[in-house]
Amino acid sequence: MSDVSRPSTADAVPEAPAVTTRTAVVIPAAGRGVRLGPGAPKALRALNGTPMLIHAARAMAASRAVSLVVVVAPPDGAGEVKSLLDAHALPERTDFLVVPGGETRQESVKLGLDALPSDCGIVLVHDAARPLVPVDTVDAVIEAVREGAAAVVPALPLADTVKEVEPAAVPGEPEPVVATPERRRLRAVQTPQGFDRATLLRAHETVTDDVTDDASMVEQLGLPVVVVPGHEEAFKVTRPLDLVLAEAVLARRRLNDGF
Ligand SMILES: Nc1ccn([C@@H]2O[C@H](COP(=O)(O)OP(=O)(O)OP(=O)(O)O)[C@@H](O)[C@H]2O)c(=O)n1
Ligand SMILES: C[C@](O)(CO)[C@H](O)COP(=O)(O)O
Repeated sequence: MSDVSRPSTADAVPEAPAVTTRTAVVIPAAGRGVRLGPGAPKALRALNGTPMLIHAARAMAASRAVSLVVVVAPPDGAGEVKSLLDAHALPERTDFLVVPGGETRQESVKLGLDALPSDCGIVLVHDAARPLVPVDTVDAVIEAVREGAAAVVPALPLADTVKEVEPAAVPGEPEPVVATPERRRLRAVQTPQGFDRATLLRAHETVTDDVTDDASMVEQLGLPVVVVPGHEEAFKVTRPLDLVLAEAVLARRRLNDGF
């Protein structure tokens, strides 16, 4: 007897077109965390009992669009990072790789990019030091790249007035102010930063200056970079007070989630 509820070949629902471009995230996690003070490498330090880089990897894997996470581990810590990721499961849809990092953030990101399979057409770069970025921010960055932007950064307006100074030759000496940029035109930039893969690879192959983020390398190629709204909870854990804030955010989330 035939199963009448099964659609015939003629009226079968067409399959969704095969997705040929996967989205991968490179998580540079190889820094020491000097500004955080003595202790383990920053990405391995715990926030409410869970290593920071696990929070960051979960934040990326929370996006259904992300199918691969490449963690760039402290140079001598790749084995430990792999064990941590094995022990703290990511969703089944998300693969992960671990590679050892380099001397600078830029080198670490490049080592992560070198490990990407060729079918990843969209690449995000996300600091392990920004463990609490909400999934809506991750999705907004991916969406903007899918819609055609070559480089996308999440960012927030500034609360402080910013001065450009002539840096003191001797630390602690008063520094002359050179200029006060118009604050309403300034943004504090976060991660994940999202890229069309070919653009990001070209930037990393071409730009040799020291830079503090990946988007500025794309700017140096003369290509446009666009901003989408960032989020207060995507702050970077840099100094000891940031650990207190991060644990407070996690405590608030637990309360809101009702456990
Ligand atoms: N050689 C490096 C240096 C930094 N990072 C990563 O880049 C991100 C942003 O860097 P930052 O917050 O400055 O981390 P650290 O370099 O560890 O901090 P510090 O400058 O205080 O030592 C972090 O996730 C960090 O692990 C990296 O992968 N490889
Ligand atoms: C990439 C970044 O998080 C954007 O704000 C930031 O520039 C990293 O700076 P760091 O000094 O390497 O933490």
